[in-house]
Amino acid sequence: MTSAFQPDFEQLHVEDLHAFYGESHILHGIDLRVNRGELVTLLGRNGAGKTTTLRAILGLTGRRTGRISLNGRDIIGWPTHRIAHLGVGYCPEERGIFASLSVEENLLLPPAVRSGGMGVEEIYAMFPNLAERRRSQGTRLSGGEQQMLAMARILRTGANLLLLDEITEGLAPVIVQKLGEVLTALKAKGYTVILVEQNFRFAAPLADRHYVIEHGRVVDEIARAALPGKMDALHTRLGV
Ligand SMILES: Nc1ncnc2c1ncn2[C@@H]1O[C@H](COP(=O)(O)OP(=O)(O)OP(=O)(O)O)[C@@H](O)[C@H]1O
Repeated sequence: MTSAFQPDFEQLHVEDLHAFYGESHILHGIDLRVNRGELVTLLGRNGAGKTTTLRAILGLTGRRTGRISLNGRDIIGWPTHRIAHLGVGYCPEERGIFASLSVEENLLLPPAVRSGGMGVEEIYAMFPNLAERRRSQGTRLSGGEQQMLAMARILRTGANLLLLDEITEGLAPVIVQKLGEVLTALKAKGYTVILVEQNFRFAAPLADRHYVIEHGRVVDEIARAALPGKMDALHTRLGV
C-alpha cells in the first residue's frame, strides 16, 4: 500500500458512467473524482443508484459505458479481478461473512490484491473485539462484529481504495462510534474511501466531500466547508 498522503493525486475519476442491469438503465452519467487520501460520501435516497455506482466501478453490474480512470488507467473494459488488483476493496451491504468459518479464517481467506496490506496483528490492534473472537464462527458474531470483520478483511488484502456500503446500518451507537474511529485512523494512514451512507450524522464529520445522487446522476457536490450553508437543500434532497 502507498501510505504516503498525496492529496493532489487523483486516484479515481469517473466520467459519464452509465450502468445497466439487463434492460434496466440505472446510472445515467455519474461524474465523480476522488483524490488519494480523501474520504467522500455518496448520499441519496433509497434506489438513487449509490450501491450501483460502487458496483459499476468494480465491474459488477451488467453493461456499463463511460470512462473510469483508476490510478491513471482506463478500466472501463476490465474484468472485476483485474480492477481489484489495482487496490480496490469492496465491503458490500450484505457483508459476505462465511458463516462456517472462524473470524481468523474469514480474515485470511481473501487473496492479497497488492503488497503492503495490514498484518493480522495490526488488524487485531485496530479491532480488539475481533482479536477476542478470533476463534468464533461467523454465525456467532453480532452484526457489529460482522461489519468489523468485513472491513478488516479488505484491509489485509492491501487494497488502498475502500468502497464501503452502508457500514453503520442497523448497528448500535457504540459500534457506529467505533467505526468512525476506524475510518479516522484509516484516513490518517492515507487510505482513500468512498462511503455510501444513510447516517448523515455519522458521515458528515468524517468526509472531505459529499456527492448527492438522484436517479442515477450526481446532482450536487458539497465540500466539507460548504456543508453548513447547504444543509437545508440537502435535507430536502435526502428527505430527512
Ligand atoms: N440486480 C439488479 N437488477 C435490476 N435492478 C437493480 C438491481 N440492483 C439494483 N437495481 C435497481 O437499481 C436502482 C438503484 O439501486 P441501488 O441499490 O444502486 O440504490 P441505492 O442508492 O444504493 O439505494 P439503497 O439504499 O436502497 O441500496 C434501484 O431502482 C434498484 O431497484
